[in-house]
Amino acid sequence: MNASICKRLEWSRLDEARREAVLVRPVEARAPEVGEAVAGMLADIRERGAAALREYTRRFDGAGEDVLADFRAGADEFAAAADALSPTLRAAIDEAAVRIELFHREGMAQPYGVDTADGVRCERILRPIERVGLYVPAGSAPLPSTALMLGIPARLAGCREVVLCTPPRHDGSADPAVLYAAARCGIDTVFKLGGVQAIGAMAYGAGGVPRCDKLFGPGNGWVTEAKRQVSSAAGGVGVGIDMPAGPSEVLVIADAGANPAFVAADLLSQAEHGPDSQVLLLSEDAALLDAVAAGIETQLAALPRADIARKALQSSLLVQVESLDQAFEISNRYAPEHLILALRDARSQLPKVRVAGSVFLGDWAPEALGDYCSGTNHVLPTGGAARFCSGVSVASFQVAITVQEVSAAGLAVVGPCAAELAAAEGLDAHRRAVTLRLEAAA
Ligand SMILES: NC(=O)c1ccc[n+]([C@@H]2O[C@H](COP(=O)([O-])OP(=O)(O)OC[C@H]3O[C@@H](n4cnc5c(N)ncnc54)[C@H](O)[C@@H]3O)[C@@H](O)[C@H]2O)c1
Ligand SMILES: N[C@H](CO)Cc1c[nH]c[nH+]1
Ligand SMILES: [Zn+2]
Repeated sequence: MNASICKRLEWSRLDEARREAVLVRPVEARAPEVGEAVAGMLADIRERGAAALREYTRRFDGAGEDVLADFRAGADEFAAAADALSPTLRAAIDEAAVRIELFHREGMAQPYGVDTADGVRCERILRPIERVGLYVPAGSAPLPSTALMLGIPARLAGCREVVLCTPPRHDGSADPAVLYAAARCGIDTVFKLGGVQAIGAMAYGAGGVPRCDKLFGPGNGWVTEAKRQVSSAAGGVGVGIDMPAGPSEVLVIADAGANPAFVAADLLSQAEHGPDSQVLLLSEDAALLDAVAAGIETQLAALPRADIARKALQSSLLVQVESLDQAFEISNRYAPEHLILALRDARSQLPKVRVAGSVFLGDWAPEALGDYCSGTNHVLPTGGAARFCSGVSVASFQVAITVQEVSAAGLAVVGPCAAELAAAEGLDAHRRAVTLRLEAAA
């Protein structure tokens, strides 16, 4: 293969420091400079509101006030968007929506309750988050599928107000497929704002965008950093966020029987997202690694986004491992957003997966299916966040509230336990809140 594209490594030859270094995401390298720029922009949006949003929209999205008088997409723009799409694209969006809804509805959490003692009823009930803000990327490629991945669970959760932001095109319009997908989810509040502008507007309330309780959605390094910063506002709780869902990643574990063209296509499908994407292939089989490297070269030649993919491939890896167990060790350590098991009996290996955003079993489950229409959610943790975060689900749009109902008889059973613990903690008001009632009930 052309050595200038993916790096080729043998894991057993790397010392620990080198192993650590090769698994670093490309986006991490630029983190300090992006962090500083984002902080400045957010402060500016907070201070100057719509004027700052306008300035950044002109600078980063190329849409000035001459073409974007109002950030909000009007009813006429929604209507024109639906007309602008081919019937086959409308049908594909509708079809994907049905399967995404089916999967997400099936996984909805249920409220529950249990008597933890006679007369002590404990429950956990669910409520939708009131006002949620969805971000749908459109920097280099508008992603109507993301509108479905966020809009459908938001609607199933019953969120009262759903606001969606997406970058405008140069002519000041929103991507028609994004508008159609939003409308398909019952969303009519769409603002043509991208990047840090969108996140700042939804977090603080600016430019007519209402201040939201929780922000959702993927994006490039600027979007992800902006979400991180608004969620950790000094001196307050800031705004909630779903997770770090940054530049796309895929890790493939393939055996000698895997189809090299399929594997190359899967790696390229994530590399083409953006220059900060990262793709990894792990295999015991040197011949497979060679064949995939060659397949990448061949397929790249036919890709319209080859330049973007090439940049991502520069920080991507083809790794020869000593065993399948070693491949799973590396994968669990890397915590990939997507994990493809291109193995002969992939299902039997699933127990070895401890960490991943979404797993694709066998040769016939390309990652692109999860992106669009298998039914699972494509908004997934990146950058290793799969160690502690899950992809978007209906639960992401809900809060759980616990409830307890206690009778006098119930208090008599559990009250002495509370009084003892309160005394041990030296919190006498706590103890008395219990003992006063025990005495009154006696
Ligand atoms: N993890 C996931 O679940 C998931 C899902 C889908 C997409 N993605 C990722 O989303 C990303 C989409 O990226 P995109 O760029 O195409 O669209 P985007 O909408 O995320 O970003 C575009 C915005 O970036 C801002 N921007 C660009 N350059 C900037 C700069 N120098 N300074 C400040 N702001 C700047 C602009 O405001 C622009 O509107 C890709 O990285 C893709 O891999 C991730
Ligand atoms: N692969 C992306 C998540 O990392 C999602 C996506 C949307 N459209 C195409 N792909
Ligand atoms: Zn994708």
